[in-house]
Amino acid sequence: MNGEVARNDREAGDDPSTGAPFDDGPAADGGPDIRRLDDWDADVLCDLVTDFGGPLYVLDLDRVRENYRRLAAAFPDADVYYAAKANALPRALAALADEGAGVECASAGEVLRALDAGVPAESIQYTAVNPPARDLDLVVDRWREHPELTVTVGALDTLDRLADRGYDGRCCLRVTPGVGAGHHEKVRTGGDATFGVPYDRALDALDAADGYDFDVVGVHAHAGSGISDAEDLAAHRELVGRMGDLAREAPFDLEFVDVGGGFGVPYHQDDDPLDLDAVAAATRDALGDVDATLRVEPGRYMVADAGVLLTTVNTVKEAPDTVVTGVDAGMTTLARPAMYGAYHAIRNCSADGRETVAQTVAGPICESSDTFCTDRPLPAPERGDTLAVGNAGAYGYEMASHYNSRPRPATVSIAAGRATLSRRRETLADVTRPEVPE
Ligand SMILES: Cc1ncc(COP(=O)(O)O)c(C=O)c1O
Ligand SMILES: N[C@@H](CCCC[NH3+])C(=O)O
Repeated sequence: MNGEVARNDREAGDDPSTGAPFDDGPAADGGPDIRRLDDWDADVLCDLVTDFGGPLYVLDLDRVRENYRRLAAAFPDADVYYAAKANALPRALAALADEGAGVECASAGEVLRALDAGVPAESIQYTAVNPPARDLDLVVDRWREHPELTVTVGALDTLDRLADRGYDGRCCLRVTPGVGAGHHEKVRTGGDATFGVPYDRALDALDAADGYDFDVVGVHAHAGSGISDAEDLAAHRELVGRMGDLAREAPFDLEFVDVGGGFGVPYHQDDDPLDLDAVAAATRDALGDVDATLRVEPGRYMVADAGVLLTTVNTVKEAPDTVVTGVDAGMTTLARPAMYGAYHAIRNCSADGRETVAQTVAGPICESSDTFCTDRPLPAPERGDTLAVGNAGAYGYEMASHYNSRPRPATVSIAAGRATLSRRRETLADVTRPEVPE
């Protein structure tokens, strides 16, 4: 069960024959507010699939840098921590660290990856949500080497479990702010008791943390992911206001007040980008006069529009009310449409001037939710066409799975006009490797 390597796959280190869709390097001022799917060079995207095989994730590291620069300029006195869960590709973590970002990690695995990518320990914050024992063991182990690490704790149990392991390092308290925001109910964490200590018990929890001899350095809350409309922004403001109040009432000085991430990006081609300056001004205003550094931890904003997913049409089928366009990527490659009904722009990079037909783009997974769109007008498909799926840089590869015994795709990263294989395509041997033979 091994050796299933796509015909054109290259090995790490091979030089691609194609150039990159963008080759100017990152704009010093952060460049345009949004990169749309139409801005990518269709011919180069087709060439990338020819060179590296498909499905293929492409991540433009120069654009990641631009997104950081724009965001950091909007929040000049804040610390910006990148939420690695959006895309933990080592080259992305290294590029962001090089720009000056810290990294917010959701697991011990992400902490290790951040350290391996050269992120300084003092710029790493581990947010422990019901942390498995193995995670705490690993993080405490690394903390002994790197005492500058910070652990964010969302339950008194976690304090206890850290203390049991001899941890007395930097600690931040996660609070459930009681307000949620985001693009889907499944990603609105702020109102959900799972993710922190209830707001009205936060002062007691700060005392408790202090009693353990931890170095309590901050408070943290996160409303949810995909803040984009007025309602979300109102929730964000409310959260920030509550966190400001908490910091002012805290029984001791805090180094920082972390108000989470969640800044949205437009997924529809004609949606407006977030007015980052307005969000930053509202954040400052709601926080008020607090003698602690503001911290934000965006994931999606940094990487979403820096990435596309490329997939190849393998089946074109006339159905009674639609055309089914079968492709080689599916919900195991990009889960967001199946999981949240999320909209992603799709472009046929091979079709020049073809008529438009309503079509359902569907993957190879045996689930009726395995569609990227339904009845969407797109150029008439032909077998072998390359389709690009936009905004795939955030929560794309990270949420990919092996369901239906599907190996995960390769990732090509782009920097300064050069496309490089950053993660090889998995083979079936990678899928079956952990299995124990009879
Ligand atoms: C604690 C925490 N911080 C940061 C983020 C990043 O969110 P986003 O990628 O929407 O900016 C998340 C995800 O929702 C999160 O749970
Ligand atoms: N996975 C979600 C974002 C959730 C972030 C984690 N709290 C998405 O794709 O939109």
